[in-house]
Amino acid sequence: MIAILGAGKMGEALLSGVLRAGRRPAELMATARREARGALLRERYGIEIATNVEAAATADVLVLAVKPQDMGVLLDEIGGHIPAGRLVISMAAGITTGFIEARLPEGVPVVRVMSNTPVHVDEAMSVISAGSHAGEEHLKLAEELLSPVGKVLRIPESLQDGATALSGSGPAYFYYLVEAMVDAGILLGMPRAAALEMVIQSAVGAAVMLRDSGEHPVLLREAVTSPGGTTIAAIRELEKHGVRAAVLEAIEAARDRGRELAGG
Ligand SMILES: NC(=O)C1=CN([C@@H]2O[C@H](COP(=O)(O)OP(=O)(O)OC[C@H]3O[C@@H](n4cnc5c(N)ncnc54)[C@H](O)[C@@H]3O)[C@@H](O)[C@H]2O)C=CC1
Ligand SMILES: O=C(O)[C@@H]1CCC=N1
Repeated sequence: MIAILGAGKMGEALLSGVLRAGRRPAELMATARREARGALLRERYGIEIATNVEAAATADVLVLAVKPQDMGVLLDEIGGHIPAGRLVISMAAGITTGFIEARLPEGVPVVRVMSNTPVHVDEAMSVISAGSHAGEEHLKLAEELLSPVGKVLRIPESLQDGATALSGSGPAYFYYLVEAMVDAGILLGMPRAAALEMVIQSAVGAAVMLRDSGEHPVLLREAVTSPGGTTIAAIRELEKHGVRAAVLEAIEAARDRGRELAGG
């Protein structure tokens, strides 16, 4: 039995992905803070809705999907109710396995995951790290759970705040760039719908080439950048405005914010 504690946006996305991948509703349960939310999940997916304590006592795998600031309260609630041999998987940004282990009975294996919203379309990037009591079998269980909804990569926990900044928040940066490019289309007199279609298809095409060609991004960009042409005129402006440095600093700021969340 897999229980998703705090089935909000990410928890529900994982839940529906796992069901799409062929698990039966009887293998899943979820908890929700609001009764109406629980009722909706029960109706939508046919799964059992339980209290946090019931889920902790029953499930083999507990997926903690609450916001980082709600994690302490949740762990205090379930800490005394987790039988030996259960696996705890945390999806929360910034929360370390050490923070979780300190609030659970000695020896409970914990795996930390940073996923991202493309979990909705089975294209998530999930990055996992083992806590001090989690071994190969626990990482394998986490991979089994997450691989139906996208790629899974193992990294040392010291890089998790960086992964949160890079791939956890990553989709937001691409959406931001899409918004800006659509605005550019408007500036050039395009109808909004046409600009949106052009930018989205360019993004999809670029993403598929990046993923499937095996070519380095620099080579792919150079193939678009003709001598004396249009692309280099745009690149000069991006360089003039320090866009590369802005990206480096933005992602570093996200990493630092993740560290603050862990402390606060
Ligand atoms: N939204 C995103 O892009 C990403 C979010 N995350 C992480 O995933 C986690 C969940 O984020 P979202 O799904 O966006 O948040 P959310 O707010 O949609 O979901 C959290 C849910 O937990 C419920 N909850 C809070 N305390 C509870 C308790 N004690 N018992 C039962 N339910 C409780 C809330 O009512 C809410 O429905 C966060 O820790 C976040 O850091 C990770 C990667 C990406
Ligand atoms: O912004 C946040 O805190 C969450 C974590 C990763 C993506 N969104």
